Amino acid sequence: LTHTERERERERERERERERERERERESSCISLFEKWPYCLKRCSYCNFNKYIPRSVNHVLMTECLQKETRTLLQLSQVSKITSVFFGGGTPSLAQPSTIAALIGTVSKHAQLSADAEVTLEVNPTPAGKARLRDFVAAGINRFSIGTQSLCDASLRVLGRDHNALQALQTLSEARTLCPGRVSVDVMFGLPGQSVESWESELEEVLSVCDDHVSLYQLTLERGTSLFRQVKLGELSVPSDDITATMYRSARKRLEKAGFLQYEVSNFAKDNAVSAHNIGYWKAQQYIGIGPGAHSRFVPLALGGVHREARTQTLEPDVWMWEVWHHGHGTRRRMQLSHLGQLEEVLVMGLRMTEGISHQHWKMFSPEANLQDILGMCSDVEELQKKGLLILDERGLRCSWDGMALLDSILPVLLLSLETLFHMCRPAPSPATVD
Ligand SMILES: C[S@@+](CC[C@H](N)C(=O)[O-])C[C@H]1O[C@@H](n2cnc3c(N)ncnc32)[C@H](O)[C@@H]1O
Ligand code: SF4
Repeated sequence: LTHTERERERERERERERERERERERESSCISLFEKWPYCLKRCSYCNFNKYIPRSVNHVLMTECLQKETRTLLQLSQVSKITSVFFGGGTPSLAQPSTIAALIGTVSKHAQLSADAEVTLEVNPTPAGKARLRDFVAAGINRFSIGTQSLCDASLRVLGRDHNALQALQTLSEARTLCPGRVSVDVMFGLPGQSVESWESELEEVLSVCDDHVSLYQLTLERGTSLFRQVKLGELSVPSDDITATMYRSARKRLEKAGFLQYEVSNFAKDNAVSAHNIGYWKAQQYIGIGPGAHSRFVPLALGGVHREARTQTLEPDVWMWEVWHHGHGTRRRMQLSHLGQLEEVLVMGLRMTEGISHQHWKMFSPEANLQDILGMCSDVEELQKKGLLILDERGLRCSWDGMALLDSILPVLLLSLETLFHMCRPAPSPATVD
């Protein structure tokens, strides 16, 4: 091909990509919203989230800034309908119920928030947050996610939590009374000192008190946390990989037996009490993240944008508030997602769900190359299918029961195959930083 022909081909490709973006975003004029409260009472030993332990909190100023940034980003996205709102942290149950009410009011004023939209509050079962669950419901919360973590006091102490098992049980019971069928519990396994037997009996207790949703997280030792240091120094030890794999397998079986359907690597629901908000992430739908360090994926239509952007807000709350006050938002980083980047997200997030990625869903993001075109030729993918870990059939692509436990080792194979085919077929436009 001559230089001019190659240029023309590239321009045609760019136009096809723009059209694909427009089409997809037209189809999803809905968006979910994440509101971040960045403060905590104390630092848990395993946590590497962006959170701050302040001497005091200016609730009025923080509320005004969260409202202001919500208005700005909603206007920027020009989205008409909000499908779910999630108040996460940090510890959002330390926010005042009036803050939550004000934010829900702002959202309703600037977009359509239907009466049945899922509005979740993450709750730490600390005495400080407990008494106000009723007030949060009055503010507009209709789902609680309780950071129980463990029902063993010794484990809670190792994790540096500021609540005990009894307080967790009381919070859970109160939440279930207020929002029956809409309460989730977070529980961690693979903790220091935990055996398969102690985990199994703890899970039995969780099952006897929980509502219709359970999130199970295997402990990750995060660099920079005090738990990481304690384990490296040999002061504490965590169960081996084989033991944690057994814990995960046994928990999945036990939950299934109790009527919970696993719908994602870490998430289980009874009576279809799935988290609509999180499903939005796994289905690569658009979302807006408000507050210090929050992340977003949306098309800034008001700026004439046609491509989805990945945005991150400024991390430090005081700096973020200054920016919001002066500029209306604290967006620190904007990156236009490349087509390949977008497909990688669809693959990585979609395979977390037990239903996997349907052909129809994939087509929305990749009309020109289907899953078979992309993965069907790769011998490593074939090998995964032969081993019974991965399924690619008329429904789409998904992990088998065994494959779900090995997702972290399956994904690199799939990503490599996607990348190889993508580069073989087209010149990849490089992602552009927008500011
Ligand atoms: C966004 S965090 C919730 C934060 C909330 N402030 C709390 O402490 O409950 C959601 C869940 O992720 C899990 N999690 C956090 N850090 C983790 C880690 N290092 N390893 C495994 N799970 C973790 C916990 O179960 C936590 O409840
Ligand atoms: S309460 Fe949650 S966000 Fe805060 S330090 Fe503990 S785990 Fe991290």
